[in-house]
This record gives sequence, C-alpha cells and structure tokens, in this order.
Amino acid sequence: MNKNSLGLPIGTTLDRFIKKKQDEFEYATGELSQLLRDIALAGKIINREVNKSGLLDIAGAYGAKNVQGEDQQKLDVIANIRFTRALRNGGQVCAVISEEDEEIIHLDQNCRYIVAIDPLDGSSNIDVNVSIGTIFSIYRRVTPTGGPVKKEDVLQPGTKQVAAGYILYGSSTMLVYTTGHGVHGFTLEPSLGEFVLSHTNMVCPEDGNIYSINEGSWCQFDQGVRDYITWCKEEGLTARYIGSLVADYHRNMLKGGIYLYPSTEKVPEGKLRLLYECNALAFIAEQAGGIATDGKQRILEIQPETFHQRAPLYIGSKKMVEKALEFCGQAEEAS
Ligand SMILES: O=P(O)(O)OC[C@H]1O[C@](O)(COP(=O)(O)O)[C@@H](O)[C@@H]1O
Ligand SMILES: [Mg+2]
Ligand SMILES: [Mg+2]
Repeated sequence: MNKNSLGLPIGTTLDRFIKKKQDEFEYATGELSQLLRDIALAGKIINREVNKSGLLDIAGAYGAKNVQGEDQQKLDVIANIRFTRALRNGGQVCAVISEEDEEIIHLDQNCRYIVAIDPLDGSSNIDVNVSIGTIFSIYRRVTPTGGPVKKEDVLQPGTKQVAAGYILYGSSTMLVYTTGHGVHGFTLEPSLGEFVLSHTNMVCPEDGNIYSINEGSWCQFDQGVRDYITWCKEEGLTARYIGSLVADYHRNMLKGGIYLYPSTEKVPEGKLRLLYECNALAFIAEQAGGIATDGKQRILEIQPETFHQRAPLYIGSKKMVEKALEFCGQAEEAS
C-alpha cells in the first residue's frame, strides 16, 4: 500500500488523520478532534456558497458595516452565520470572537474551547472570483468551565493557541492546520466531499524570491519599507499580491516568499487583526520553519488588549523576513 511520509495510506481523510493524531495523545478527550471536524464541516458548507458566489443572491454588499467600519459582503455574513452555527451545534466551544461581531459570541459555557475566526478573508475578492479564505485560532479558556467566559479567556497571546489554520477557497479548496506538531494540508475531493491529506509536514523554504505587499500604499510607507521594496526590485525578486491574506500567505509558504502589511500613515497600527488573522498564520508559519513578526517582536508574543486590535505583519521565509527587518525594523520601532 502506498504510504505518505507520515506512514499513512495515500488518500487518508481528515477524519482518519485526526483520529490517528488523537490516539498519539494519551490524555486526549476527543473534544479538539471534534472541534476540528466541526470547522472542516463549516468549511465545506462555505465552499459550496463560495462556488456560487457569482450568483445574484450571494454576490455584493450586505448593506451593513462591521466593527472595523468595513462594508460587510453578503458572503462575510453568510460565512459568519455558518461557522457560528457549526461551532454551536458541534458542542465543543464556549465562545467565539469573530471579525464580523463586535463582542464575544457566548455559546456553551460548560465547554473549554474558544475560537477566534475570520469567517471570510479577502472580502474585496469575493465578487471577482479570486481566491479567498477562512482563518481560525483555537484556545483553551483560562477561567473554569461552567462559569461565564471572560475577556481574559479571549485575550490570550498567540503562544497559547492549541490549534490554528485556514481554509483556502481557490482553484481547489484546502484546509491547512497545525496543533503544534507540524503543518498538514488537506485538499477537498469534491466528488467525495472529503478533505484528503495532500500535504504532510509542510515546510516554508528558508529563502525565496516572492514579495507580497500592496505597493499602492507606497506614499504612506516609512522610508525603511520603501528601501526594502526597492532592494527587492534591485535583487530581481518577483512581486505577487492577490489581496487575500490566506492566498498570498499560502503561495509564499509553498514557494518561499514574504508577505508584508506594515504600519502606514492610514493604518498606523497595521491593518490585519491580531486575534483572527495574524496569530493563526504566525503559528502556522513558525511550525513550517518561517517567521512572523510585527517588526518589533514575534506576533505570537503580543499580549492582546482588545478583541479587534490590529498589528503590522511581516511573515514568511526566515531569511526574507530577517532581511526585511534590517530595513523596516527601525520603521516599526519608530511607529
Ligand atoms: O486592500 P489591501 O489594503 O491591500 O488589504 C488586503 C488585505 O486585507 C484583507 O482583505 C483583510 O481581510 P478581510 O477581507 O477578512 O477583511 C486581507 O485578506 C488582505 O491581505
Ligand atoms: Mg481577513
Ligand atoms: Mg474577513
């Protein structure tokens, strides 16, 4: 029987993989396994909606703004409802913090898992048929189960994540996650409706030649950032920017590259959200041998103060992020 590098048969489904991993942990209760399955199920449901996102009833703006002041797209709202419902029905989660909700969504306080989620990442690309995603972080609450979930349960540094990942709705649909024991990727086999193990022990190349940044913000960048981009051009590096964080990060993790969203005059604290964008990708990046920093410190070490706080993000291949920090570190120190 053909086996992959984990000794698992080719075509191993996510369910079987989760079960095998659970059996490796003597004290595993199965709760986290079930939660990962619930997220995968919600991902399949969203995938179905995304595939028809060009059709009238799904396309376009929802007509309301989220806590960030951004116009919500219909699919942002649909994805938020579907994920919250799947997590509620799954019965493993006591609270959710979502990009689309200002406050904590309280579920079953007898449960011990907290999920931070960006239900639909890359919203500006929904209606133009470009890859989009979902990003999730999982924590254990710090207050006792049975009692109300408190701010400190949600405002935990990224180092406390027990699992994190993303779903990429692209030419194929992939679920990529880590529980702190390597990064594995599963591709949705549409005819089976199953996520099948396709990428084991994903490693981000130490160096690469792709840089991803919205150069449209050039006039707002600090000199250090401008100098780094100029250096990338002089070195003949390739510019790639999809405008969906999940898709840009995924490509760069596979091929070697750096994604930067620095602080700018318009967004002095950065654009991307710490709890449900930066932390999850930082956990994945570090587990794949890459680096994730805000220009001053590891993203995972930032102590969150508010649910929707933002952070500058420099993430990707180790040598490339180190080079960027040579240019940009001072910029972030000064900001
Ligand atoms: O349009 P900009 O300023 O380049 O920002 C693009 C970035 O914003 C995001 O769309 C923010 O995420 P949401 O779509 O979830 O709000 C990222 O996916 C993307 O990398
Ligand atoms: Mg996002
Ligand atoms: Mg979003």
